[in-house]
Amino acid sequence: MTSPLDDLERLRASIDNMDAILLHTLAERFKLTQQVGVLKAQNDMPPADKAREARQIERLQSLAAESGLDPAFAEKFLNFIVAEVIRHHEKIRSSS
Ligand SMILES: O=C(O)C(=O)C[C@]1(C(=O)O)C=C[C@@H](O)C=C1
Repeated sequence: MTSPLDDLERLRASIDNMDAILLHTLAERFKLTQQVGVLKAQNDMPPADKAREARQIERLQSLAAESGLDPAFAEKFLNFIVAEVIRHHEKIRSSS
């Protein structure tokens, strides 16, 4: 029989793996948005696109509901990431 501490360790090891997946996935997403930032700066396009964000939020909220996640969390999560992306876009724009 495993002890509660063994169970905790096993669960934490899996959580650490998931955190690594999330971080690597985010790093790949930022590589793509970096390219979008360059494209936007080169073509004098605004860093933010609120219409695109609204479509993304709607899509993620529906995916969240299907997956048993809180749609409000999905919206907060996307807004958090997009805010960082827009910061990157603005930095690229001001340095080019
Ligand atoms: O799709 C774009 O236009 C982007 O700049 C990427 C992105 C995103 O991170 O998904 C970021 C900022 C925009 O407001 C919308 C979406």
